[in-house]
Amino acid sequence: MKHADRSMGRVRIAVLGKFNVGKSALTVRYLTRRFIGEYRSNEDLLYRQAVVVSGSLTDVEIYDVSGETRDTMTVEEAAHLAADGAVVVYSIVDRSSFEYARRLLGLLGAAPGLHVTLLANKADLAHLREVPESEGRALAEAAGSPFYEVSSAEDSAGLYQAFELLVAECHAQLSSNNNHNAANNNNNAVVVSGDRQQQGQQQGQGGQVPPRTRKFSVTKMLGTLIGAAKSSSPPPAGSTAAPAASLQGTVVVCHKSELFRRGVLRSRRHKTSITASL
Ligand SMILES: Nc1nc2c(ncn2[C@@H]2O[C@H](COP(=O)(O)OP(=O)(O)OP(=O)(O)O)[C@@H](O)[C@H]2O)c(=O)[nH]1
Repeated sequence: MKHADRSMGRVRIAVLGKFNVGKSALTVRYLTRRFIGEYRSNEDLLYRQAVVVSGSLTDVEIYDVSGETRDTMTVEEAAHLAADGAVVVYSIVDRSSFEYARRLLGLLGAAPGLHVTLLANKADLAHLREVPESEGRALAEAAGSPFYEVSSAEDSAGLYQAFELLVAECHAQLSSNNNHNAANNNNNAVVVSGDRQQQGQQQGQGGQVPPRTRKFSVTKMLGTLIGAAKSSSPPPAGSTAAPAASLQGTVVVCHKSELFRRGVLRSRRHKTSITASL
């Protein structure tokens, strides 16, 4: 397996949507191939893990935005995410979450270079459905985004495909930006690579901002699961998914002030400065 692409930087994905739609469950399912239905977390979580993209190990950060904390980002702030990609989630049994997703897609559409995927979750609850699949598909088409109806409670191949396609697209974009910057050798490119190199060194020394892990429950449990995923079973039949993780992952609790400090939240006015923050 190639490791070269890991020097390129992290792919950053934000998972957004109304509360209770299953953002955490989806993220955990993708990273661990497991469904954890019984925990409640009202904090924003940042998952860091190496995943396989096109045969190469790539560092991925998935920012799981809690819909319940008073401290959480607003829908407007989501449009200012310095992420490479966003997964917008709604629940097929909650019409209001679909409207929330519509609003999010509208805002994210204004963010240049952001890859966005629309996920309709809780497909296993079809008997309680409030949003027809055709409506979700039409919304995604209008936004120019891929669309998948999935269930994080079940082993949906579409869920893995959705994340993998998004990560692969973001990865390709980062590679292309890096090549472009290297070719032009302009001042911004120097700043970008300098920032990245510095970031890498700081992370190698334990990180500029030490991860704040929770003393109990979700973070510790997920950290254990993500770590355990490297030895977990292969993806389910029908999934094109590679094994969830090849290296140990971490989970970090985030608060808004920390997000600004980390550069997860910032203006997207200049594409090069966004890239520099990753
Ligand atoms: N039946 C079913 N339940 C699900 C599915 N995904 C999540 N849930 C349940 O929905 C509830 C909310 O899931 P979470 O993953 O906490 O949702 P969230 O969007 O992260 O919620 P907030 O942190 O409040 O924003 C939990 O009780 C999950 O067990 C699914 O695909 N099917």
